[in-house]
Amino acid sequence: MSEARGNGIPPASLQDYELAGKVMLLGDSGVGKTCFLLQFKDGAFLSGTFIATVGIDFRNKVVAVDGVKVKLQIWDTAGQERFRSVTHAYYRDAQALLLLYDITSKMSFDNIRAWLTEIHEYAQKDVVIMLLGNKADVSSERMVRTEDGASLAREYGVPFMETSAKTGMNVELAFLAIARELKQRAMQLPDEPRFQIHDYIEAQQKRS
Ligand SMILES: Nc1nc2c(ncn2[C@@H]2O[C@H](COP(=O)(O)OP(=O)(O)OP(=O)(O)O)[C@@H](O)[C@H]2O)c(=O)[nH]1
Repeated sequence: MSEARGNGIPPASLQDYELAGKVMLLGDSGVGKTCFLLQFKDGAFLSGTFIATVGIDFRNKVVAVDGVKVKLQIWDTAGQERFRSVTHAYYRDAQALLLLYDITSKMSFDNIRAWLTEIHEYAQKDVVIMLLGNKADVSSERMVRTEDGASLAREYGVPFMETSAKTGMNVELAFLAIARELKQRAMQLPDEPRFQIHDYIEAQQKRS
């Protein structure tokens, strides 16, 4: 295919999406960010040895929202403290942040407040934030109650779900809710009721 422009970006007519948005995965090391992304992108789960992300990496996936193709560029960040200064530089460009903790790790949950402080410092004011309690499949090792996740999310006014990158529970829903919010922000019609991400998640969870 010949490029119409010299900058490597195909003209709009050749792009296979109508809207694009940047999403970042954040949270302590080991909470499951890489697995969460791979489950969404490839429908696969990497069990076994944990290989910590070094720096930052991204994957694209196009999803359809009411017939509109939304390209999500999803950035997987390293949770380890030593990479923080690298990842801070990427916050400003992000339209949405998925903030994960591990329901089997109280510490990863306790650190969520510090993550939210960092987000407020480095991200855009109107960034979409979602709190996710991952590894919900390992209920025998649960250290964080669902109510505690929900009440922290309420305190900060962000939507919340428990998820599993292993079984796929709520993984797609989290990204679809983000895509829907981004589409609504970009294409809201004047007389259309405002999309409520909290209500959407609640309704979809009830349905499933
Ligand atoms: N049971 C279960 N294990 C999970 C789940 N998600 C991730 N894991 C496991 O948790 C470990 C860490 O997962 P990663 O996805 O690499 O964690 P991360 O948050 O990307 O870690 P960093 O790259 O260091 O920030 C791996 O051994 C995974 O197999 C889940 O939903 N359920």
